[in-house]
Amino acid sequence: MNTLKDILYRVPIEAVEGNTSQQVREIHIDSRKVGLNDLFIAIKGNASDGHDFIEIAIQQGALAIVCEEIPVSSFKGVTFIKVTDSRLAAAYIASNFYNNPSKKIKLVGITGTNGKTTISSLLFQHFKSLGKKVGLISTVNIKVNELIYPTKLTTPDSLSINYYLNEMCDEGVEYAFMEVSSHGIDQQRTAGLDFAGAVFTNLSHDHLDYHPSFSAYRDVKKKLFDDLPKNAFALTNEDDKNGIFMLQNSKAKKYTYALKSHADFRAKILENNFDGLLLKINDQEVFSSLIGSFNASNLLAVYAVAKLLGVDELENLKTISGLKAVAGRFQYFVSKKDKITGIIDYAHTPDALKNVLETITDIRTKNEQLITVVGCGGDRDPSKRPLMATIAANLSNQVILTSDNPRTEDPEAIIKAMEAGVNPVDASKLLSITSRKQAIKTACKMAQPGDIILVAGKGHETYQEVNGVRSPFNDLEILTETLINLNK
Ligand SMILES: CC(=O)N[C@H]1[C@@H](OP(=O)(O)OP(=O)(O)OC[C@H]2O[C@@H](n3ccc(=O)[nH]c3=O)[C@H](O)[C@@H]2O)O[C@H](CO)[C@@H](O)[C@@H]1O[C@H](C)C(=O)N[C@@H](C)C(=O)N[C@H](CCC(=O)O)C(=O)O
Ligand SMILES: Nc1ncnc2c1ncn2[C@@H]1O[C@H](COP(=O)(O)OP(=O)(O)OP(=O)(O)O)[C@@H](O)[C@H]1O
Ligand SMILES: N[C@H](CCC[C@H](N)C(=O)O)C(=O)O
Ligand SMILES: [Mg+2]
Repeated sequence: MNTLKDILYRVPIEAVEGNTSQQVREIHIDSRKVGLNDLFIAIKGNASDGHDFIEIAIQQGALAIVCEEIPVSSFKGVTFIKVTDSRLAAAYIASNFYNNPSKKIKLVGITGTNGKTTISSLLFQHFKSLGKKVGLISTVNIKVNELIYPTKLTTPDSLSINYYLNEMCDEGVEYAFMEVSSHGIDQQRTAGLDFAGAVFTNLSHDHLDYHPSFSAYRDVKKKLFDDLPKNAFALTNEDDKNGIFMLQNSKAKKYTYALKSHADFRAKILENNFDGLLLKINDQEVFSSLIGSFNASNLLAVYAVAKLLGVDELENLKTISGLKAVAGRFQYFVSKKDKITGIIDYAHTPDALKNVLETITDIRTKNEQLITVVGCGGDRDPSKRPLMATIAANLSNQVILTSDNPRTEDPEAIIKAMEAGVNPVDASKLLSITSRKQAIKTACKMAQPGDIILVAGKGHETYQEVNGVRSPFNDLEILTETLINLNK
C-alpha cells in the first residue's frame, strides 16, 4: 500500500521521470519536514517557491518530488513527477495517501464571510449532545471527538485536512464539520474532498487584500457549491443577496434557510434580549441562550443541517435549545458590583462589527453608555480600516481605537487609517490608544454602573502577533481582571 503509483491516482500528470513503484513513508509540502523515503511536493507560493527547496528535500532523504518544473540538474534514484498544479496534486495525493477519509464520514463544509466558526462549532456541540462521534476543523481548534488540537489557519492545508480526517475515521467519527475559507478554496486545500453537504452563510467585505475584486472573492466561494456531487446537499442563506447565486451551478440538492425571506427552512424571532433568543422554528417555540439576530440565523442553519442529515425533529429542536455560545463569539458577562456588561466578540470585518453593534443597540436600554474598543489587523485588507471606525463611531457612545494583531505593520499607521473614517462630528467620542491592554483598561475606568463595554476583533485569540512573534494576550481575561481590580 502507498506506493507512489497508488497515491498519484487522479492527479493530472504531465511527465514522469523514474520509478513509481516505491513505497512512500510520508508526504510533505514543507521541505523542513522531509525525512528518509518521503515525497516532497513543491508549491509555488506567495512568499517563497517550494521548487527552490527541492535539492534540500532530496538531501534530507526525499525519494520522489512532485513539481511543476523538473530541475535541470539530475538527482540519482529520485523520481520526478511533473504536474500542472502542485496544490491540486497535493490535495489528491493527500486524499489517496490517507485512504480517502472524506468518503468514510459525513463531511459538511461551511463557507461565507461570517458565521463559519459559530455554525461549525454549534454543529459539533449539537451532534455531540445527540450522542454521535464528531469531528471539527475550525479557526479556534481542530477536534477529533474528545481530542483537541491547536490550529493556525481556518482551513488548514490539504495534507493536514486529510491527516485529521483520517484520524477522525480511526476514532470512529461519523460526522465532521469544517470551515471552508476563501483562501482554502482558492489554494485547493479542499480539492477532492467528498462533501456530504455545504452551507453558505453570507458575503461581505473581507480579504480584498488577497482576492482581486469582490466578484472574484464571491466566485471563489461559489466553487465549493459548483464542485459538490449530485447526492450532497447545498444549503444557502436566502436572506443574503448572494445566497441564491452561490447555488446557481450546483449539481447538489438545493435548500434555502431564511429569517426574512421565503425559504425551505424558516425561523421567526419572537424575543431577542440579553437573556437570549426565543425563536419559532417550524411552529415550535425554541429558546436559546445565544444572543442576537445573527445567531438566530446561525441556529437556523444548524437546525437545517441536522434535519438534512436525518436528525429527528423533536430531538433536533430540544438539543438546539441547549447549545452554548462559542468562545469569543458574543461571549458576555456582567460585573458583580456595578453591573457593567462586558462583551468579547471576534467581529473583525465591517459587516460583523455592524451586526454586533446593532444587536447590542436592539437589546440595550439606551440609558447606559456603550463603549467600544476595536482595532484592525495588520497585513490584512486595509480598506476595511476606515469603514470599521465609521461603524464603531456611529453605533457607540464612546470609541477607543487600538491595535489588533499589527503583524508586520506599524500599529499607529493602522490606527491613523481607522481615524480617517470617523466623521468630525463624532470626534468627541474618539480616543486612540495603541496598547490594546491600556485601551481595555481605559474603557473599564470610563465605564459607569450599568454601562456596556464591547471589545471587538480578537474573540477567542490568546495571543497578539507583532512581527511574527505571538505573545500571550486574552481580551476576556484583561477585561474581567481589570473590572475586578477596579472593584466595579
Ligand atoms: C496567503 C496565504 O494564504 N498563504 C498560505 C500559503 O502560503 P504561500 O503559498 O504563500 O506559501 P509560501 O510561504 O510562499 O511557501 C511556498 C511553499 O514553499 C514551502 N517552503 C517554504 C520554506 C521552506 O524553507 N521550505 C518549503 O518547502 C512552503 O511549505 C510552501 O509549500 O500556503 C501556506 C501553506 O499552506 C499557508 O501556511 C499560508 O498561510 C499563511 C500563513 C496565512 O496567514 N494565511 C491566511 C491569510 C489564511 O489562509 N487565512 C484563511 C482565511 C481566514 C478567514 O477566512 O478569515 C484561513 O483559512 O486561515
Ligand atoms: N451569521 C452571521 N452573520 C453576520 N455576522 C455574524 C454571523 N455569525 C457571527 N457573526 C459575527 O461575525 C464574527 C465572526 O463570526 P465567526 O467567527 O463565526 O465567523 P467566521 O466566518 O468563522 O470568521 P473567520 O473567517 O474569521 O474564521 C462574530 O464574532 C460575530 O460578531
Ligand atoms: N482569519 C482572519 C482572522 C483575523 C482576526 C483579527 N484579529 C486579525 O488579526 O486581523 C485572518 O487571518 O485574516
Ligand atoms: Mg472562522
